[in-house]
Amino acid sequence: MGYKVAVVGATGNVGREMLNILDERKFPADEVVALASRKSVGQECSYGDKTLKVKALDHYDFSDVDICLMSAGGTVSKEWSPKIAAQGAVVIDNSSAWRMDPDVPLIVPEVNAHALEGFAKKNIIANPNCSTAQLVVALKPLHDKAKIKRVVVATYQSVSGAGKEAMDELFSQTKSVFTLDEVTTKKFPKRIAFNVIPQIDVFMEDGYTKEEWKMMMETKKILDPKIKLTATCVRVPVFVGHSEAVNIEFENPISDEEAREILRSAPGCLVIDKREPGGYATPYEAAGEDATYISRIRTDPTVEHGIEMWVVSDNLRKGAALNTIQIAESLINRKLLQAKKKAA
Ligand SMILES: NC(=O)C1=CN([C@@H]2O[C@H](COP(=O)(O)OP(=O)(O)OC[C@H]3O[C@@H](n4cnc5c(N)ncnc54)[C@H](OP(=O)(O)O)[C@@H]3O)[C@@H](O)[C@H]2O)C=CC1
Ligand SMILES: N[C@@H](CC(=O)OP(=O)(O)O)C(=O)O
Repeated sequence: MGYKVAVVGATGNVGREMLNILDERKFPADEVVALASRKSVGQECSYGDKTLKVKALDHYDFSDVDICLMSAGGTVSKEWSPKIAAQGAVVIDNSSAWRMDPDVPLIVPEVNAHALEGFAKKNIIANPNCSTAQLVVALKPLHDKAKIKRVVVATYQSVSGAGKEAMDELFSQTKSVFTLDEVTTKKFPKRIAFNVIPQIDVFMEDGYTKEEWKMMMETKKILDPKIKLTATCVRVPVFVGHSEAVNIEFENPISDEEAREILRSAPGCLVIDKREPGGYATPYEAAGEDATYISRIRTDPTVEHGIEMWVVSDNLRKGAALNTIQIAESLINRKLLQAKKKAA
C-alpha cells in the first residue's frame, strides 16, 4: 500500500530537495503532488524521471492526501497546516511555526523518534531549525555517554538557508564585485559577497537573534531540557552547507578518543578527523550528502570535562528535506500512519 504525498513549497529550495529525496529513497508514494503559490501554477518540477505540474495550495483538496510535507514558510504554515491536518493528512512542517507547541512533536529521527507517538493531537509534526538538526545528531550520542551540561556554538550558515532569492543575491553580488558594478542588497541586512553577517533572523529583546534562540529552545525540546546552550549564528558566503564550531562541557569524563569512537558508530554521523591539512569536512564536501560530518574533535583543557568539535551538514537535506522525509519514514516504520489510515 502506497501513500499520497503533497509537497507544499515544491518550487522552493527545500521543496525541490524533498522531491529529489522522495525519489532517491524510493519513498512508498503512489502519487506525489507539487503545490506552491498561485504565481507558480503550471510550472514544472522534477520528481525522478517524472515531471509534475505545480498546483495552487489554496485550491487544493487534501481529503485523500496521507502526508503533507510543508515548506512554504511560517506564515503559510500557521494558516494552512491546521486546515490540511483537519482534512486528515499528517502535516510535517519545516517552518518554525509549530516547533514549540507542546502538542506538536519536534523530531530528529536519530535522536527522539519515540516522541512521534503524540502526533495525532494536532496531526502536525515539526522539523527543527537546520542548525539545530545537525547539532543534535552530533550531541545525542555524546550526551548518552557523559551527560552534557553546557554547549557553546558558533554557526557559519550558508545562504541557501534563507531561500532561493538569497542564493541569487550572493551570486549577483559576487558578479557585481568582479564587474565593478554597484552591489545591491535586498534579502540580507548587509552585503554577503566576500563578507560575513552576525545576524540570522530578527533580534530578540535580550540581544540574541531568533535563530540563536531557536537553537537553544529546540535543543532542549529534542534532547534534554537541562542542557544549557548559547549560540552565535553567522551567515557566510557559501551556497549550501552549514558549519558549526561546537564546545561541549560534560558532567562526566569523556576523552577525545572516546568521543571519536562513539561518533564513528552513531546514526547519521560521519567522522572525518585526520590531524593534517585537509583532514576535516567542509560545506563543499557535505553539499548533496546526507551525513552530519564531524571533524576536529579535541579535548578542551579549559574546563573539567570538555570537548571541542566541528560539525558540518547539508542544510537543505539533513537540515530540512531529508529530516522531513526521515520523519515520514519513521511514522511508517512505527506503523503510526497505517494505524491512522485504518482508523479513518
Ligand atoms: N528546517 C529548516 O531549518 C529549514 C526550514 N526551512 C523552511 O522552509 C521554508 C521554505 O524554504 P526555502 O525552500 O528555502 O524557501 P524558498 O524561498 O526557496 O521557497 C519558498 C516556497 O514556498 C512557496 N510559497 C510561498 N508562499 C506561498 C503561499 N502563499 N502559498 C503556497 N506556497 C507558497 C513558494 O512558492 P512560489 O515559488 O510559488 O512562491 C516556494 O515554493 C522556509 O520559509 C522555512 O520555513 C527552510 C530551510 C531550512
Ligand atoms: N534560518 C535558517 C533556515 C530556516 O528557514 O530556519 P527556520 O525554519 O528555523 O526559520 C537559515 O537561514 O539558515
